Amino acid sequence: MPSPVPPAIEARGLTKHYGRHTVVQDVSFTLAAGETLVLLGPSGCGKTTLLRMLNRLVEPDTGAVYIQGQDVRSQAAPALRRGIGYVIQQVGLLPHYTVGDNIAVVPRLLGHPAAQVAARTEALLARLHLPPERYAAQYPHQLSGGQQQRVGLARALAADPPIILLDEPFGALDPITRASVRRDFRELEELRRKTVVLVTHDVTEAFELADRIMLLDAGKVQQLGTPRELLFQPANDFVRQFFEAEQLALQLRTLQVCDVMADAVFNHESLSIPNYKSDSNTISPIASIQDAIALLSTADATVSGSTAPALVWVTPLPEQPETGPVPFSLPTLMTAFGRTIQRLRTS
Ligand SMILES: Nc1ncnc2c1ncn2[C@@H]1O[C@H](COP(=O)(O)OP(=O)(O)OP(=O)(O)O)[C@@H](O)[C@H]1O
Repeated sequence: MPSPVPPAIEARGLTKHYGRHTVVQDVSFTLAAGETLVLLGPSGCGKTTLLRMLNRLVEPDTGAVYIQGQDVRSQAAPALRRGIGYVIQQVGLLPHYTVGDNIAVVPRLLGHPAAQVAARTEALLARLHLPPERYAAQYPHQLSGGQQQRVGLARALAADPPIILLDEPFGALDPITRASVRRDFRELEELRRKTVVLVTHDVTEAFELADRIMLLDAGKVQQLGTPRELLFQPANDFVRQFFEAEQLALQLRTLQVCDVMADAVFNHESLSIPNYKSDSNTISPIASIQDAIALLSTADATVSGSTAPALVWVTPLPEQPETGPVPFSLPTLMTAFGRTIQRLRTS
């Protein structure tokens, strides 16, 4: 029998004290290859300390970390770190190196061929919207904060490590730049294949990027689960209260149209439903409720002379092609959403 694939990262009983303070307390988790885990929690709860234990920038007092099944203490810390991408809020680019040289540092240390390093550097800059012919020869101080953060990301990806650790990578940016760097980050195809651990205290960011979220308070795990589990099955009052202020926005972003279909009552549309046409507004069943509302708010009631409300047509799930597109108006969608929330809260 083939031996089972070890997890990309496994933390067992990690504990760290500073003086009399226990800043990380008995934290364990297992991450499969390709998963994104977000460490979330209030300032000082131990997120950065926990992240830095994964690449041995901090040594735990007790507990152990295994990367691809291997105890991290069995490798020299510098060699371990060269194999794990690391991005921090302060970026930490080398000021006297050009952008291109900053990105090439780790692959050169690892002895990658020069031509390969140059091609990789150019490709990463282009993918992160920094045309290499303009930016590769510039120095970090000539770039904006958002551009520097993109270079930091390119540097972490340069040697194509299977694991990337990110500590508040968008934290120093203004809200607009932050949203745009985050979008580039989300759309980077190669990140989807990587195992990512990301620290943030921004709830929206956590929900946007995480496969699973670990919510910490005072060094202890309050809940580890999918965004949906934390939102609809909070483990305790801390978890419930942590998301309370942004609850509606998170629900609109987390629930998909297919989640509310079963709770829909179609009497609003029954007044007069036009036939589905190829140029009708359509939306995927896995789109978020937020995206469906955005589309409905711009959709016209195009049926002249009728009392029909504006509609979007939800395309069928691949496993149910026979159902055909289903029309949704805003009132129907919102009523279904409300019912679904009630159902999930009581289930
Ligand atoms: N080297 C250190 N020496 C002493 N105390 C430390 C050290 N590093 C961190 N701490 C303390 O450990 C606690 C956790 O710090 P940590 O930076 O891990 O929290 P965090 O959740 O990342 O916070 P933030 O979101 O504000 O960055 C804090 O109380 C901090 O003061």
